[in-house]
Amino acid sequence: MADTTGSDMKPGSFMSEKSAKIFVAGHRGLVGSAIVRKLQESGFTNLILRTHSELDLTNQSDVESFFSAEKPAYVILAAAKVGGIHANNTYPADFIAVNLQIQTNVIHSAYTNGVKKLLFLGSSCIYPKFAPQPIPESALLTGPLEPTNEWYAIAKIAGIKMCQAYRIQHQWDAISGMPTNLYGPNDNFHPENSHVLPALMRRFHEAKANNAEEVVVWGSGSPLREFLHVDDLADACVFLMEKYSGFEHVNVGSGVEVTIKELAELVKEVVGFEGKLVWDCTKPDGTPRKLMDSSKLASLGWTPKVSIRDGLRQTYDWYLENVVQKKQ
Ligand SMILES: NC(=O)C1=CN([C@@H]2O[C@H](COP(=O)(O)OP(=O)(O)OC[C@H]3O[C@@H](n4cnc5c(N)ncnc54)[C@H](OP(=O)(O)O)[C@@H]3O)[C@@H](O)[C@H]2O)C=CC1
Ligand SMILES: C[C@H]1O[C@H](OP(=O)(O)OP(=O)(O)OC[C@H]2O[C@@H](n3cnc4c(=O)[nH]c(N)nc43)[C@H](O)[C@@H]2O)[C@@H](O)[C@@H](O)C1=O
Repeated sequence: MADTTGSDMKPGSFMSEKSAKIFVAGHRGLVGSAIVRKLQESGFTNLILRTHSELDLTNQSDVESFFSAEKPAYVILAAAKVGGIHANNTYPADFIAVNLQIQTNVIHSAYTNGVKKLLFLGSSCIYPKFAPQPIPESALLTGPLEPTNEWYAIAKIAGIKMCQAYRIQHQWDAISGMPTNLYGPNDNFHPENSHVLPALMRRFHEAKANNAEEVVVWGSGSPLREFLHVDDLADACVFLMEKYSGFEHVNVGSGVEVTIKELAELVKEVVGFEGKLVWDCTKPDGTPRKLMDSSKLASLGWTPKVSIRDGLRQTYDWYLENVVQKKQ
């Protein structure tokens, strides 16, 4: 009979299966590439990787054929339609439809093709706009969402619920991690569609290179955001694959929050821009604060390592080497 309690399972032995086939979906993105680095450093030798053009995860029959041919043992789902506040606000249909398609295809095909365990990644935007701070996992579905990203959030909430439903009905080990705002190598540095940290890094860099006097920053500067380096997130993902087989999603944060004004000052300092900041208050602030309560993950034994200052310096070095120098 189906387990209708959704109770926790015993974690398996992920770390001891170094030659198991692992499909990392979205392996060229910010998160997927960090997960690949972490798995390779940890000695995993059989990673299955497909670019978007090799396998479009929104195509149900292609995803089904891929899983039935490859039969991976584990799946980490880091492929999604992702963007900052402007992209989410401008392309709501893409954010809800593409994400629902990718996650539905991958989760269902993984289950039907005998995958042992799947990790789904959501985001801190799943929580209500005015959730208690720091936000515990139990705040899910307790209030209205932030309007600038509710379409993406609804897709991510559906992903969590799909993992839980397959766990209840099929006793299948699908777990969900909810990362806070991330940054690091292979981030998206698009001027409008990216997240705040890479957007500001690029804008300050270009302003410095062009001897500009000022840089425009969106909103009021007062919203608070919690940032986690993507190497810490990748470490947490591998940790969850090894140690966690619970029903509830797990928050993954750094516990450290800064205002957007403080972030802008920090990025300005790291980049070495000496002009002034101008605030464009016609742009949305989004949710006022979203600090996650990551005590559940801490109680399992995981803590982040990278400070925001070190992470920013490392990311700027990466940007100079991999984006700026490659353009020259
Ligand atoms: N970045 C952040 O701050 C946060 C991210 N997350 C979550 O982490 C996960 C990864 O995000 P992130 O790495 O930042 O995103 P990126 O945009 O950097 O990477 C997404 C990856 O998914 C791939 N992809 C997108 N659409 C398709 C498709 N139809 N078929 C196949 N591959 C596809 C992309 O390939 P291509 O580029 O070729 O299209 C890319 O490799 C997402 O689930 C996101 O919600 C959660 C919290 C914060
Ligand atoms: C990870 C998370 O990311 C998104 O939510 P967000 O945290 O609001 O994202 P953001 O990084 O784009 O903005 C953070 C703050 O920063 C301000 N801001 C200033 N200047 C720029 C700027 O130049 N670009 C951007 N993007 N923001 C700027 C901006 O106005 C806002 O107040 C969701 O899409 C959601 O889906 C999600 O999961």
